[in-house]
Amino acid sequence: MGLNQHCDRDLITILFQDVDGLQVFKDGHWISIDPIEGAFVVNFGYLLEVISNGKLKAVEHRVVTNAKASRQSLVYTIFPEKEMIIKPATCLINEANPPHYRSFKVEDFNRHFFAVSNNNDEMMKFMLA
Ligand SMILES: O=C(O)CCC(=O)C(=O)O
Ligand SMILES: [Fe+2]
Repeated sequence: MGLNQHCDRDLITILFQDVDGLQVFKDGHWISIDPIEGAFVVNFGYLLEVISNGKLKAVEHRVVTNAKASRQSLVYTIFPEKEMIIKPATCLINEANPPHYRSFKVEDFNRHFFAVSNNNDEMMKFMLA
């Protein structure tokens, strides 16, 4: 099964794949992330991008189908509670490093994510200060 390009809605995604298909978008190109035996792929989601004030970026990724072999992936996602407030970590903010992202409640972020069907430009507009 394929998956359209998106960034994850969470803090961190840990995934295991048995067959290639996962691709990330970097510098204008799709790059294949081939499975490595015994290894997990760790993806940063939008919420970690905000907390790290942009030091960690949510990467756009997709899954392309493969006509030769069936593929299975196991995805573990780390989400904060919906009542939590997400904002750039205070320890990362000072005069030289102003906040690039605003503060918001997880449930409002989730509502927006589904309202815009996870459109990356719309999500950035929602999160940026
Ligand atoms: O199956 C995969 O490798 C990726 C799945 C994924 O991107 C997701 O669940 O958000
Ligand atoms: Fe994903």
